[in-house]
Amino acid sequence: MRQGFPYVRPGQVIGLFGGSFDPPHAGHVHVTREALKMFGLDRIWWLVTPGNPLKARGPAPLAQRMTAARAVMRHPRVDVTDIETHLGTRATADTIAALRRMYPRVRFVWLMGADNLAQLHRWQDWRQIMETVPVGVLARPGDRISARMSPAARAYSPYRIDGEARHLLGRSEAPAWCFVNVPMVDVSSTRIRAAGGWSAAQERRDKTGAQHQ
Ligand SMILES: Nc1ncnc2c1ncn2[C@@H]1O[C@H](COP(=O)(O)OP(=O)(O)OP(=O)(O)O)[C@@H](O)[C@H]1O
Ligand SMILES: O=C(O)c1ccc[n+]([C@@H]2O[C@H](COP(=O)([O-])O)[C@@H](O)[C@H]2O)c1
Repeated sequence: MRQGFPYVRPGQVIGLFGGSFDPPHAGHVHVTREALKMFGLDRIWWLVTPGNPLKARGPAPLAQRMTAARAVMRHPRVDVTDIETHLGTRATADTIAALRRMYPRVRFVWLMGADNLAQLHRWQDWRQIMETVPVGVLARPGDRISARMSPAARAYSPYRIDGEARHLLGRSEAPAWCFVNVPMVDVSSTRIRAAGGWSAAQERRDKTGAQHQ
């Protein structure tokens, strides 16, 4: 396997959880654990992005975000990666296409919070994403209604999997998407940055480190 790419067995179902993680926080960890339980996934890869194509403000350096992400996300079935840097991709549609070429016998599922479903119609080739991989959406405070009413949700409403069948998502053929109302953790990177940013996040991790083990 190429350096920077996790080992994966043929037939496995991998959830892809892309993010800026600027900084990573308890909300990211929480939805990752919920997604592992809910969607019939074998593993989750965090994709720490070189930069969200829609965000004008550049994030903290990738190495800093990778180190912090590895510190908060400790789980035997989760890999924290900078795959997009190795692939040379930024747009999610390009990343997914490249991974499917690299791993033809692996199933990928795109994971995101409700705020990103609300914005999905602004992403490059967003319909291609919906047409190629199942998509798991996790509730986020304040974004449940806008996500459900969003252009992407409406366009793909016939392909929505009922919450009770969520464990089938990983083995479903696209288009297929599922919104799950997980218990919500009201944290965001924006708020952490506003409250002192990275040093404050590190301090909080030092204090609560035990709960993430
Ligand atoms: N508290 C949360 N609950 C559910 N999903 C979340 C939460 N925080 C982040 N996410 C999801 O995690 C992924 C990565 O998010 P990101 O790294 O942008 O964090 P963020 O807190 O949204 O950051 P920012 O405030 O800078 O936009 C996105 O799909 C986002 O929807
Ligand atoms: O492909 C796009 O056009 C696109 C637009 C906005 C966001 N994304 C991806 O969505 C993921 C979440 O981004 P963020 O900044 O909300 O953490 C991350 O993997 C981004 O690369 C992708």
